[in-house]
Amino acid sequence: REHRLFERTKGINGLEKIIIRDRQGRSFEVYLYGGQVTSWKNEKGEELLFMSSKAIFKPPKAIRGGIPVLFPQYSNTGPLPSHGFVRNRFWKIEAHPIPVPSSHHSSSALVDLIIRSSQDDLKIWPHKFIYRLRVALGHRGDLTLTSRVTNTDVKPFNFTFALHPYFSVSDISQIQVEGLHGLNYLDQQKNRTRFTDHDKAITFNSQLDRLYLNTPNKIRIVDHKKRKTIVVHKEGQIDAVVWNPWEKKVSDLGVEDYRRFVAVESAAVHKPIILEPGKEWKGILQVSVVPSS
Ligand SMILES: O=P(O)(O)OC[C@H]1O[C@H](O)[C@H](O)[C@@H](O)[C@@H]1O
Repeated sequence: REHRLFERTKGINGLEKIIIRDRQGRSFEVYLYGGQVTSWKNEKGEELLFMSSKAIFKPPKAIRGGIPVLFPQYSNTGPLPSHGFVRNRFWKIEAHPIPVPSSHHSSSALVDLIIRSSQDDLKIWPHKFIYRLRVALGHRGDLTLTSRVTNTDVKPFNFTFALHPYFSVSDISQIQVEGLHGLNYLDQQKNRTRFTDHDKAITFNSQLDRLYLNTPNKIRIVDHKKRKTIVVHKEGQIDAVVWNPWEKKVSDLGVEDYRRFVAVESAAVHKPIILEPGKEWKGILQVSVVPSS
């Protein structure tokens, strides 16, 4: 049976999605709604991202799972709706993208998406922009999201940003997040009060919602039960968010769903990005899964 490497098809509720496969049987899916990756599978067909059992695939609701794009505002840090608005917009496929400069990923299993500020967007955020998102499957099955934002306006603008992957884990109480030891973070459950993390690794036994500042490029999620480590590599985004809601009520999340995911986000929040007219900002998130003991 022939496996199409690029497929554009209808997903849940008729929303359009793109499926990209490679010859090793790995794949990912992206919905044009939100420009949102909703699935990423390894060569064994195992799903590496989490999708809520109660996810609502109905605009204007955001899809609870996969990798939402949060732009031009992270969370409630400004006047816009929480997490900005591109996760609630329809993106397009960019047929002939301008080449990604100095791209070190010579992958062909990829898709280029694009969104431009609409007239309605300009009413709530008066800055013309183009956001280009390339999603690519690498030779070792890693997934890379390259974001490029261009200021197409005549004046500078500021934005905050995050990519919000919901990583699938065996059991939230069996994992730890490494790489943030000794760093300062803003506790988002305590009005963004600043603390220093003195723990060697983050473990989870209640709700946790932290914005880590000045973080290294690599963060690891060690899943002891699965004997796998998810490696989160980021460029151009100095902050990182770690979130799990635990038993806090989230309407589009199943009761036990919190046990099966952790969100580790690449973010640019504490110091907003300033973009001059005609200039482009670029950020990369690369995720991979490696064996661990
Ligand atoms: O419910 P949402 O708007 O999708 O936000 C979901 C979560 O996103 C981030 O991880 C924030 O740190 C959390 O404070 C927030 O609850």
